[in-house]
Amino acid sequence: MSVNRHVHKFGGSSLADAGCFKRVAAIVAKHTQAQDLIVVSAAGKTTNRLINIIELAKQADNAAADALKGLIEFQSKLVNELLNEAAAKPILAALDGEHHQIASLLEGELNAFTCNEVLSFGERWSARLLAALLSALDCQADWLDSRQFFKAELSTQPQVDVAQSAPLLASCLADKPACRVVVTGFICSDSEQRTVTLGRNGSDYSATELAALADAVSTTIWSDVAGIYSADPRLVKDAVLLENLALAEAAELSRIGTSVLHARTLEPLARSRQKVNLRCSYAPNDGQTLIHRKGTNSHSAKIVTSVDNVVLLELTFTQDFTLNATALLEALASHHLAPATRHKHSETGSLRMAYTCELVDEALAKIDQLASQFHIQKINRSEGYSLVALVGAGVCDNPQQCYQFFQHLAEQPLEFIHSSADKLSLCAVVRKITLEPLLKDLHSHLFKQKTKLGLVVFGKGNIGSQWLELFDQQQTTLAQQHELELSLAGVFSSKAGHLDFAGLNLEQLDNTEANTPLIWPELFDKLKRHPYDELAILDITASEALSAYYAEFARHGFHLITANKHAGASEQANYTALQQAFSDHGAQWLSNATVGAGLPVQKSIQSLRESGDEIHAISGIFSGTLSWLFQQYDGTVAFSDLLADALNQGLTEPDPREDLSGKDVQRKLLILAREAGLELELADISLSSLVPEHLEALSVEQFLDAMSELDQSMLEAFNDAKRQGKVIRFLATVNKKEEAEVGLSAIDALHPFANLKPCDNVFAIESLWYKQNPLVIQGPGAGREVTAGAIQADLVSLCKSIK
Ligand SMILES: NC(=O)C1=CN([C@@H]2O[C@H](COP(=O)(O)OP(=O)(O)OC[C@H]3O[C@@H](n4cnc5c(N)ncnc54)[C@H](OP(=O)(O)O)[C@@H]3O)[C@@H](O)[C@H]2O)C=CC1
Ligand SMILES: N[C@@H](CC=O)C(=O)O
Repeated sequence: MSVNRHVHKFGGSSLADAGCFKRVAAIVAKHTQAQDLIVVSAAGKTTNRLINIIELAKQADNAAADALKGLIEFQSKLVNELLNEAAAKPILAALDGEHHQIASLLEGELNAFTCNEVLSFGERWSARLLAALLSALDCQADWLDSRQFFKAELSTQPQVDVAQSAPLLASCLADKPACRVVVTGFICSDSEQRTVTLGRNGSDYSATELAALADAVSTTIWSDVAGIYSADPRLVKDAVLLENLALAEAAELSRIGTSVLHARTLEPLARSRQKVNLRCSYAPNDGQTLIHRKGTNSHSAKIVTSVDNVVLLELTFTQDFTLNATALLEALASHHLAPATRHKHSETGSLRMAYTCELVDEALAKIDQLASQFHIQKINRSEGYSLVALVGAGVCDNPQQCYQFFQHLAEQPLEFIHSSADKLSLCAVVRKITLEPLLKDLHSHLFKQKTKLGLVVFGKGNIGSQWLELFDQQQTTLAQQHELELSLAGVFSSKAGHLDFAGLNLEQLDNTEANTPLIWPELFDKLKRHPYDELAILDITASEALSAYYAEFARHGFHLITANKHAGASEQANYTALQQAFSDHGAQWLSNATVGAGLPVQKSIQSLRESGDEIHAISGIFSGTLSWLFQQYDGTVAFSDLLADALNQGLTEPDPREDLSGKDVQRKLLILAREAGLELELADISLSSLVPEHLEALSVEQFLDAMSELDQSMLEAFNDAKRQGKVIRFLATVNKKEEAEVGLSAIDALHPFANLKPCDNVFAIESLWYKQNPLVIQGPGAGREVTAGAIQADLVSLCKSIK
């Protein structure tokens, strides 16, 4: 029966000290199961220390013994820090024996095999110690010396012999059926059982090779970074972790010489079923990059990258330039020595090839060998170049990205640009420069991240539900127009609501139970953990209690869009402090819907004042409800019947006495007066209410039952005015002397305020510039559609300003 094994690999930096070993053991315990294979490198700098010891021994330097003693002490300390006395004892005894063993190896002939044998202790110590630590933590583990099954012959880049190694591995694993197996990375043996190392980046390669041999489902390479980013995050702070990368793209990154993954590591993927995950052992929850073997439909770069210290080899040929240059490139590729990028210049008959400094000597040696076969006349080597590349399937077919790349590179000391044959990369070679600004600039032009804006709505009544529908229709267009990611994150009524940072839609709101109680200040703890770049609160309630939290919204940097008039009409000191708080925290407070619904009243006053005008007076009819009532009331239909109509149309406040009492108009007048630069309090605006005192004390429901009690007084007021050839209208007025009043007036039947459409508001603005003939703004001043539209207009203006 086939086993769904996984391979996990931990590099030396993940095992640098006892704390790191414990972290790795915790990861293994959490992320692996019995029969999984754990590949380890030598702890911390152990391999470098062993190399140093070998060098000292080669020079017969006595310091070799001390260096070895120091290394054994480091390993013993790890054992003592990680294991209890009983578990440590056999390992310390073995270390003691190995100390002598290495010393005698160093005293003997130091050839490639004995040196490799000395080096192999690094991985063996790590594997043995991690297995013991895991077992001590009740996570049964054994360890395995990979020289028992990995077979490879000594060469510059030894390759594992799959045919020989596979059966050997199978029999090794058959001995360890029920535990995790910690396997040494980097080392293998030849046909004579001598130690061979797998060379540069050999541990990652041994992990993917082991996964291929064991038919594992995945290999996870744990290191000190979470995976592959859209750019080097040390240079480009906006770089983002890529969750997925196609194998071809990862291989291209390796091929051009970036240090992310070595090309050899990826080779076994092509002949096995495994996927490769890259994760960070220091922060396992910080995400990962999955390298998969599926093709990709992308037509754009995913990564902007660079390689420093590039060497250029320039070759000229004695004959058949095109033919020989092409054949040479093919020959180099077959020896894994293809250049990172190259440029064929037919006119001069020269081939320029860019190599990383790690590969150039090997490549040069091979070119020397092939020189006569391909009629190479001259090889010129020059140093001091860098390579800048865009990598991603289809990048070469993306005209915008290609254009951006060429534009940016044109300003640099450019040698050449080449697009890879498989369209996976666009590479430029430049004379050595400080790459950071170029990379940042390229990254921000190519991968500008969309700003994420989350919205949390309070109030889904009459206006709120209308706005939710409007938002539902316009969300996609709005996000596209402003290049934003726009999410509806929360919708609350007075007691509870839905909160989901993954985003909500109307269907969820209608068909699922509220998941979050509305309890302040606890809700702040949730809201302040939002994942967006910006969060906007939409207050579509009439709640004074909610408006008391505006300062906190500002303090958290939340933007505010409000239809609620309470804060705008609160005490001057509070109003000023709020404005200051929003401005101090870079947040916006938008309240277009509070006066005149969608009419651009506040905006016009702001614009006049910003342009240098001075507001002298504002007057008019500011209540849609009262406009609706008095434009139509002629004494034939009861006043209370018309009021019921206004209520049904969503014109009135939740409590219609707010309209009838003039309080709602009083608030609007105060909001406008402040917009005009006046400092007033509500109490400074004289008010004559239409609601008799005895009806004020009732609940909303009781008032609705009793509202016919208004009919008689309204009829009298209407008839009184009629007798004088006048009509009754509910007016508001304020002037720069800060005289302000709202109330019912009898005005001439021909007065412009007397002849509006029912529900229309009218605002007459007198100013320095509009002295004799006021600026008049007129139109529907209440109602679901226009008010939802006013809120949406504020949202659009917010989107414009933050994108
Ligand atoms: N009607 C119009 O034409 C205009 C209205 N406006 C303003 O729009 C606002 C909303 O009016 P409207 O939709 O008619 O009112 P509704 O009474 O129809 O809806 C109010 C909503 O707010 C919720 N709510 C009440 N208190 C709180 C609270 N403390 N926290 C969270 N949610 C709360 C209510 O929840 P629950 O159902 O649980 O009570 C309800 O969902 C008002 O401020 C009004 O002045 C502005 C311009 C024009
Ligand atoms: N009830 C208000 C609604 C708008 O603010 C009105 O009638 O004007």
